[in-house]
Amino acid sequence: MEAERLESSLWVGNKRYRAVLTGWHFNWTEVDKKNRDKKTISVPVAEVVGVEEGRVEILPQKVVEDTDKDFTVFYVKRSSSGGSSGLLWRLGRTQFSCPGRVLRDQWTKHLRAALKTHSPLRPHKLLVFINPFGGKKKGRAIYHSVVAPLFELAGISSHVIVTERANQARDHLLKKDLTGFDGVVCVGGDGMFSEILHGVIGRTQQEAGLCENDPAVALQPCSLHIGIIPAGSTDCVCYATVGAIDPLTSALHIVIGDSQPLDVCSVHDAAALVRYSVSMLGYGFYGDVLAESEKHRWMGPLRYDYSGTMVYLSNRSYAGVVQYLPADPLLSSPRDKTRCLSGCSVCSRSTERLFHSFSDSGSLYSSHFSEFSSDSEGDWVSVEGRFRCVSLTCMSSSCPRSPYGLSPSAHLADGTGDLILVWETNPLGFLKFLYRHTSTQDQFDLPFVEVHRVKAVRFCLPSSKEEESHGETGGGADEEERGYGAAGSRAGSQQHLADGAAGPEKPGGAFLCGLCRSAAPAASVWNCDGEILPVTEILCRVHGQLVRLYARGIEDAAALHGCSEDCDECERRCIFNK
Ligand SMILES: Nc1ncnc2c1ncn2[C@@H]1O[C@H](COP(=O)(O)OP(=O)(O)OP(=O)(O)O)[C@@H](O)[C@H]1O
Ligand SMILES: CCCCCCCCCCCCC/C=C/[C@@H](O)[C@H](CO)NC(=O)CCCCC
Ligand SMILES: [Ca+2]
Repeated sequence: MEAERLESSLWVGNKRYRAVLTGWHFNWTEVDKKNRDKKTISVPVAEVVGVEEGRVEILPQKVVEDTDKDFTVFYVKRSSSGGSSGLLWRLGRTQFSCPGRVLRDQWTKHLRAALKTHSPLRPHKLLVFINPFGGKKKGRAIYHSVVAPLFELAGISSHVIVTERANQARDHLLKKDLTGFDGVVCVGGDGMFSEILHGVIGRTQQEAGLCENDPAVALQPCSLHIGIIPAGSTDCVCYATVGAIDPLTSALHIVIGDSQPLDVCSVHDAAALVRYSVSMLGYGFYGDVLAESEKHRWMGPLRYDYSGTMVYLSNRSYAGVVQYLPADPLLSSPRDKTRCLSGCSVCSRSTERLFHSFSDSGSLYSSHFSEFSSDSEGDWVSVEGRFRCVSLTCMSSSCPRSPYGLSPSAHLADGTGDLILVWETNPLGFLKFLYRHTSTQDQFDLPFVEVHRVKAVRFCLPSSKEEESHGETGGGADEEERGYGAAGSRAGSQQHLADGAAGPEKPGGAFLCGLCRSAAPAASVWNCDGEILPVTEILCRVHGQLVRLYARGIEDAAALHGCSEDCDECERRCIFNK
């Protein structure tokens, strides 16, 4: 490491600086009597994007002035995005001048060597999939104007495929030769990410000879990293893992080889794997919103607002039996008011726990999930009743619409998910629940809401006999507490907001809605990361840290500074380059 140390005078413009490369950091301090408190700009070597000979600019266009004495350093520079989200990353650039070519070459050589040593996960070769139709259809333009120049600067070679059909990226990952690729980048939204997720997990299990259909099998963690360049109409996974929806920020995380493990939930029916989910698995309200929104795709992203309103007004609740396997309550809780931020200690401790059997048995995970054996049946908790929604999320699922997300204290990589049960309640109560997602108010602090940190969940419909009796008495929590009067104003699966009365019952347990004149079904559908599942009765298991993203979780601006933003002491040492 000492071999990388280099120290000399350098000029930036007409000012002289003392520059030091220590291995981990590259610092430069102005040599000037006026700079009494020795303000230093310090860039971690891991955040240096590239080093070029001459005076170079790459964004918005590449401009090179080839000189003998100059070199240009590109690095990550942070700027606040405000609010609860993380920091935006920008491309910092400083042009240094040396007295001669020998020193200039020494600096470029040392900096490049330091980069190799201190950023072992930087990608060299990437497979890029662009969905040209995602979001505002700007995927191609975003890639070529923002991402490709950065990849070139960082010496990354990329193989770019602009997709021509849905599932092309997934099929490519499942079948084609992937030799030499360090990671896969998707340019698109959550749907495109889900394709890549399925391709990468499926390919890894194929190569490991593991059966994805068996929920008890410990899946092989994936070595290919996934990068997300947000270019969709919903970019929830990007927002929740980076803290911003910003192509440049995401591209910089990819280039410097950041690595964020992510929990993945496998969803099975009685026979096989149905899908994987990282964000939201939602039955009832969220399932209905998605199903309704599919009919209004032409509205674009606005279709969720429209469908959300329609589904809210239809005021439906659904009968179900939910069983869950609680996670260890001593490790963390969905109500502990913490947030999973970059360098999260709960996730770090989970890494040791999840991979502990490595040293004992030589395999990464224990080969079987013992909790699915009949001996562990007693560990499962079972609840039954009518729900406005049942949701399972492996992470916070924060997004611009809900900056703290479905479960603000959920963790990206702790091997658990949060199960949110919203019991049937009055319309105002449910509105309060929804509204709290948009602010810092606790959406779980309501009598008709429960949240549990879990390792696995099962959902089934009640047998028709059970449903009949529960239709009259309700299950789970106390009726009055949850917002319905003891007199039983609740009436079946759908009650119209305007008149408070259910429509005439239809055969098969459905009701006719007075407002929209459509039949409300007895069962809802599952929304799995924005896709409707073809089955209702499911078993879900959380696989801790199954994939890795080129991300680092949400950075906490306050923690980076170590104190308030105007603090001089902090500014001197800080890695927050203004
Ligand atoms: N060339 C293509 N033609 C049609 N569909 C595609 C193509 N490439 C990818 N897809 C599919 O388009 C879906 C939506 O893409 P994506 O998530 O990128 O955009 P989005 O605008 O956020 O999506 P959504 O419409 O779900 O909000 C994905 O499920 C993906 O499988
Ligand atoms: C009165 C104010 C009401 C405001 C209500 C706000 C509630 C928002 C909660 C945020 C939930 C985000 C969950 C993430 C879901 C994604 O995996 C998925 C794929 O992109 N998106 C949808 O299913 C799209 C459908 C999302 C349905 C909301
Ligand atoms: Ca988790």
